[in-house]
Amino acid sequence: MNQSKEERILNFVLQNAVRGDPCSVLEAIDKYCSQKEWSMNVGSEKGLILDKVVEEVSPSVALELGTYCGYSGVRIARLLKAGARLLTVEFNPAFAAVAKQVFEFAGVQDKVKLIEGPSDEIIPQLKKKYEVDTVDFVFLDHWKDRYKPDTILLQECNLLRKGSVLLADNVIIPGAPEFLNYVRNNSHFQCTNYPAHLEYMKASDAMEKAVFLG
Ligand SMILES: O=C(NC/C=C/[C@H]1OC[C@H](O)[C@@H]1O)c1cc([N+](=O)[O-])cc(O)c1O
Ligand SMILES: [Mg+2]
Repeated sequence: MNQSKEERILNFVLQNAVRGDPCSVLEAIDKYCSQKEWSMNVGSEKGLILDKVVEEVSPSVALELGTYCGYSGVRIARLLKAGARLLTVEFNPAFAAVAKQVFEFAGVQDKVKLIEGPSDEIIPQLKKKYEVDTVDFVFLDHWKDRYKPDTILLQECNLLRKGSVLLADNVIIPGAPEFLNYVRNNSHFQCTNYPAHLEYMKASDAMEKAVFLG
């Protein structure tokens, strides 16, 4: 049975990156996806924006919606302080299987809890099943039409605290208009837009930061 693109990405990492070196894993994925096969990793340009926000927030508990191959999960986990953790949610079992191996190869598996399932099922379980009080940082990179409902669900589940930071990928391409409308016209959020480009392409994209004001 021939390999999936995600398995080809994983194999390129295993053969070209250095075990235990998260930066080499990111470089290998970016090299493969810019030279061989495009894929929906956040990439290095938007990745630098992600890095800056994660460093600014210095989260104890970070949540990622949409793990895919684990590229942004490695990006986030490599910056976490001792004892901090990343919970990352992936609906597609095949993607989750690749991401698990990417996390292990990068050496960040002890900081990362990969949870398989739909975000609308997992979010209500975070407090009781995953021992979360509130989340300090959320990276939204899953189905774009889930950004708004999941932002509402996070509030309904009392998972946001004053100062919790949401960062959303792809608010131009593929776009998340309902989400942008919701957070930008909501007095409980303070929004900032970060223009960039679609990963590995020249097309314009952007990230949106939305700080929950409580
Ligand atoms: O659909 C995108 N992301 C949605 C991902 C969905 C993931 O979460 C659920 C599904 O199992 C998948 O793993 C996407 C699409 C493009 N794109 O250019 O088409 C660019 C991006 O950065 C993206 O995050
Ligand atoms: Mg994305």
